[in-house]
Amino acid sequence: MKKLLNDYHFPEDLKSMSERELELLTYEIRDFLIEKVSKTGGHLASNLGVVELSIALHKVFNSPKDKIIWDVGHQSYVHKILTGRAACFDGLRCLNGISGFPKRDESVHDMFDTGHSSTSISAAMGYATARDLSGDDYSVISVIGDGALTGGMAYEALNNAGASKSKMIVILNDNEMSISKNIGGMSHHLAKLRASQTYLDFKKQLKRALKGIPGVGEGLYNGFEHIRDSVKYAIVQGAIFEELGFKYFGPVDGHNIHDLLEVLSYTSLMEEPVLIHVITKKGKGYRNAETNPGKFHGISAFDPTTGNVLSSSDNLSYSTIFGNKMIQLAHDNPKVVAVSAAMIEATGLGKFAQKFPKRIFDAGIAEAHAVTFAAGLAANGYQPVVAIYSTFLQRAYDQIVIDVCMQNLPVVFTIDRAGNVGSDGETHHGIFDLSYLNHIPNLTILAPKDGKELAAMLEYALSLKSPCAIRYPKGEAFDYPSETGHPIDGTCESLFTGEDVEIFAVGKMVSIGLEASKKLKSRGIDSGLTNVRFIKPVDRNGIIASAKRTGCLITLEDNVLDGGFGRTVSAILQEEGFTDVKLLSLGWPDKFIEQGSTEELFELYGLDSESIAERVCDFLEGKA
Ligand SMILES: Cc1ncc(C[n+]2csc(CCOP(=O)(O)OP(=O)(O)O)c2C)c(N)n1
Ligand SMILES: CC(=O)[C@@H](O)[C@H](O)COP(=O)(O)O
Ligand SMILES: [Mg+2]
Repeated sequence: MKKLLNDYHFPEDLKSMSERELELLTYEIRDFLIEKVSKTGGHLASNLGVVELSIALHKVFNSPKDKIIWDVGHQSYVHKILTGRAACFDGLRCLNGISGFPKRDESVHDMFDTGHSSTSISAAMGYATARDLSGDDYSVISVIGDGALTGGMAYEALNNAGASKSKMIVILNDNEMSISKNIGGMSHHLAKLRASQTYLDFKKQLKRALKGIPGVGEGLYNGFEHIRDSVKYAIVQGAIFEELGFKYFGPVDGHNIHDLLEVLSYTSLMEEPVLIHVITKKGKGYRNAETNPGKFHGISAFDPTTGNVLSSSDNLSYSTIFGNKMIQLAHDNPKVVAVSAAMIEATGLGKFAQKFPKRIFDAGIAEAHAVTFAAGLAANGYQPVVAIYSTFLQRAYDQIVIDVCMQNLPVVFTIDRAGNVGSDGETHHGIFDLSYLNHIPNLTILAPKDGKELAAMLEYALSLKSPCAIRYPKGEAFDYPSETGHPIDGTCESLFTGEDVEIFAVGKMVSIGLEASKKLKSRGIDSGLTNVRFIKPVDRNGIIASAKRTGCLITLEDNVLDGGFGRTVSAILQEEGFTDVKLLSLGWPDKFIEQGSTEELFELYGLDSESIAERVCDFLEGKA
């Protein structure tokens, strides 16, 4: 590590550092970020963009007394470096290492756990209200990106906080980017604000002009803040934030430490809601990231010189297979359209967007709206496919229930990143979807064992006249070693039978179950393997037949056990009076699962093939 990062104690020592030293620090921090993230992977571009802003925040405010709340939190690395965690960066996003997101358990400087977008203004308002109720006095600051500002919660909070008149600062970090280019009416509004004369330039000009008037200039300048209100519309042309009750300051150059310090120092004294519009460049200071901020938004380990990702594979991911199949289906059926919530590329719809620009709809970071928007499309004759990560679809539970399923509309949900996602950790694991969908009437829920089956299931889902969800995991698609040729017809798929036990595996767990079955064989246990396929409606007859044949069922799912497939099987056995059939259900326990590589986590929780084989043996021996 270099000098400033080594020799200073942050955040305390920032207070005595000169602006020149702070500027030198920005270079060290950028080098540090590139070096560390190139090894562990992580959210690089967003962090490179907030180096000056994070330094200025910690220089002006006194964390943890003053509360800084990061929206999404993927841009909190610099904050972590400046709050005593630089030495922990080798373990960033690793098992037992520091998180890539703010964690209250990790540091007193992390005020609110995040990972899901658009919550920071609500949380900040809660902090500010609690402060006021307790009669305390400190600042509460929310830092929210222009992408996160496309999320509905942010508007609900602005509406509420602006009217509350409570002292708080919202910093809008506008880099014109979500993961991809930002979209929507608000982003157009921000573009207009960006094009307006900057607040600080304006202030400097005003100062110069007024001081030039002999005798009255100084006094007039001192009264500047009083006239700010009367001239603000000339500067910002009706910034929507002012209408909602926030004092708007901006646009401010987010890479100019001097300007940032000035605007933060001034607004820290204000006793009302303030919004500071800061302009930054995503990827700032690292050419590879500046020119391709989407790639460096969230990247795995890479070569810092070339920017090339270190481990790449020729095998297709589930997302790519989904995107390719969508292109084929859209060619054949003009009613097929795609809906995304700010994740077109990541969900595999990039090529589809190029081929069918009029049939792809990016709702912004607005999962609830995306789902009801799709319901409207379906009610009016279209066949929308809504591609959203499992964890983010949690945002749209009520919309799935009332707007889609209650009306029995043919919306297809393609649920990417279902199950264990690895290093993004507890906010991002998609381990709840089977539980939050299983009980919804009219909904069909499918999980493919491999990439080919995902494509076939998508075709099947679009042939239905009712809602359907297909869940599949992050990463490279599995390819089942033999052709099974079993049609997708509402039944589960027996892959091979065994005398002693029958393993019912959901989705990704088929590949792990296959390995476990081989390991069981070497321990003298003959197991069959069934690909569940239909989680709902479940193939009751298939389960009963296996129960009768073997008298022992094992269920495997990459979902929490509560409300999952294993519980469905348990209910069926009970309802059918199979009290002597043995059932072992394996899945995630009733807790939030930490970060780590996907393999490490499967192993840690006994869900890798070796552990499964061992647990089945113990179960058969009556040990578990
Ligand atoms: C509810 C939810 N949906 C989607 C995401 C995925 N996501 C993470 S960061 C991001 C873009 C955020 O853009 P912005 O707030 O402008 O931050 P920037 O990366 O530009 O600094 C998205 C879509 C998320 N974290 N939460
Ligand atoms: C911060 C965030 O929510 C996303 O950037 C997420 O980390 C993306 O995950 P994938 O890498 O699985 O697309
Ligand atoms: Mg942005």
